[in-house]
Amino acid sequence: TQTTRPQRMLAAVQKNATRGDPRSVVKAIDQFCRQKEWAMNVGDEKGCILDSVVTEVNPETVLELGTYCGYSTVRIASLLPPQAKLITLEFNPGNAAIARQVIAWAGLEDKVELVEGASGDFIPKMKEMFGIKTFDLVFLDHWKDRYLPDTKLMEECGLLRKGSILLADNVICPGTPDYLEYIRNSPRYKSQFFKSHLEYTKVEDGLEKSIFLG
Ligand SMILES: O=C(NCCCCCn1ccc2cnccc21)c1cc(-c2ccc(F)cc2)cc(O)c1O
Ligand SMILES: [Mg+2]
Repeated sequence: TQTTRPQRMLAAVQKNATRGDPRSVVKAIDQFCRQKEWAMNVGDEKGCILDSVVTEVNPETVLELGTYCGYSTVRIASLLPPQAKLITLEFNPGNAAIARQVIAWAGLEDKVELVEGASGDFIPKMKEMFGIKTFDLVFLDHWKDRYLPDTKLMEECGLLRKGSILLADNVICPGTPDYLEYIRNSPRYKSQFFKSHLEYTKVEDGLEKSIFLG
């Protein structure tokens, strides 16, 4: 029976990457997506911007909305300090199953808590489920029409503190117009756009980095 693209991506990781070596996992996925099949990982160009933001913030607590196959999860987790925690949320059980194996291949399972479900349901439960007070960094990479409602939900649930950083993928392609409008005009955020390209293509895209001012 026919395999799925995430399954073929995992096979490429297990074939070409070294167990316990996150960089080789990232490289294997990027090679697969460039040479074999496009997939919606943040990719290497935007991934370098993601890496620089993670390194700059040096977060203790990270929330990733949209795990997919775990590519950005591995990039982020590989840069975290020892006791830091990354909680990543994935809606699609098939993708979550693949992501768990990609994260394990990279040897990062101790830093990552993968949760299956919808952001609207889980964001209000984060504190009680994981004993998280606030997130130092949130990477938004899930349904593009959920970026705005979920940002408002995180504000309401007190999950953001003065200085928390939101980093949003795909603000140009596929685009998140209502989120950009809100975050760029709100006095409670200071935003910066990082121009880039849609993963593995020449199509314009970018990341929006926003600091919550409290
Ligand atoms: O759709 C994208 N990502 C979201 C996938 C579904 C997320 C589901 N999900 C996960 C957690 C979660 C929690 N709560 C609710 C829902 C949740 C995406 C698409 C493109 C893209 C595609 C085609 C094209 F022609 C151009 C661009 C590129 C990207 O980089 C993307 O990220
Ligand atoms: Mg994306």
